[in-house]
Amino acid sequence: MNSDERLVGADADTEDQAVEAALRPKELGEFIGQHRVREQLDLVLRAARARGGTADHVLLSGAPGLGKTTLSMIIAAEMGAPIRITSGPAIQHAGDLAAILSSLQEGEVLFLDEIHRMSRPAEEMLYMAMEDFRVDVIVGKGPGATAIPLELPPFTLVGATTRAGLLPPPLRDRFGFTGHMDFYEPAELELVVHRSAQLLDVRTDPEGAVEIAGRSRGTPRIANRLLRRVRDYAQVKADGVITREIASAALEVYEVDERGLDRLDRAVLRSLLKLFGGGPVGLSTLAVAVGEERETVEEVAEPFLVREGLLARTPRGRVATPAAWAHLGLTPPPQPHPSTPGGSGQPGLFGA
Ligand SMILES: Nc1ncnc2c1ncn2[C@@H]1O[C@H](COP(=O)(O)OP(=O)(O)OP(=O)(O)O)[C@@H](O)[C@H]1O
Repeated sequence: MNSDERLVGADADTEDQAVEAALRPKELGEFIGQHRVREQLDLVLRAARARGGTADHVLLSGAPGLGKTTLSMIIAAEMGAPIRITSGPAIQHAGDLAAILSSLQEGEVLFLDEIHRMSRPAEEMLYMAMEDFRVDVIVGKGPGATAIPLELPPFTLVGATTRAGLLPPPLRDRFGFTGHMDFYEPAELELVVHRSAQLLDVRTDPEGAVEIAGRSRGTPRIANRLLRRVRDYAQVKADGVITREIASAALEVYEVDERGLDRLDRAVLRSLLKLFGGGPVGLSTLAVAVGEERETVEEVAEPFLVREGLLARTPRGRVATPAAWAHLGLTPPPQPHPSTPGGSGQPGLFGA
């Protein structure tokens, strides 16, 4: 299973791609949450407009589905500029990048998603383009190769990455502004749900939005996806209005629980608790018990469980926290007393 197949996966699936354009906020004032980034970006853009120039290059970091693409489109809209969208994996050769850069118009926004996945030669070409608005196009090979300088019009690069730490410092330093996007608070996701419901022409009562927001794992993309599934349920099983009961019943059908865990997340936790007494247990053993690949458990299920404080990765293996026992309604085994054989004398995850 990969994260795209999950209702609570943060990457865009085909259906998301088809409907997201309609749900994207178009201006900064419409963008919900991320107050700090929004405020700072507002200043950057206003100043650039007042100077009549091009905005500084912007780096946006944060998990998938938090609104980096949306913000890049807003930057272009606020600057009255066109936008070109590409991604790191699509630029494997410096020539690919040269072709894009040389066709940019003055002031255009170039959105480079997954910028950390660009090839090294392309990255080096980007340094010069960002700093001097110039690239050297190499013609020919070997000793006869020559570099032909090519002037570029001023443009704004908006780079997006899920892993700002992976960017080489020379690249990071060339951005005039870096904004880190955090996961959204439930109250912010409620606003996302209400806004999207209005655009999709779905009636949602406040409690229905609370129910969807609480299961959306801090991510607007997931909130929008759950809203669409709940809408289907409301239309087929009720009068189309999303109430708390309808949202809760619909998400039960889709096996997304009240904290946003899905079947895989719960299978990992249940195995850890029921078969291994809460751990510690090695990742491979846990994966076999769940019947999934090691990578699936590690990359698909664990990050959210760790973020939610339900599971800890320790040098001795995976360990469930007290919150995990509580979430599945199970009772943890008694902790060995520090003075009994086998007791470590160290306070564990259950405290001293
Ligand atoms: N602040 C927000 N307010 C309202 N809707 C939002 C907000 N942020 C994101 N969304 C919605 O969430 C969806 C996903 O956003 P977006 O594509 O911008 O995320 P992303 O961070 O670029 O994801 P990826 O890293 O996968 O490309 C869009 O449909 C967008 O409308």
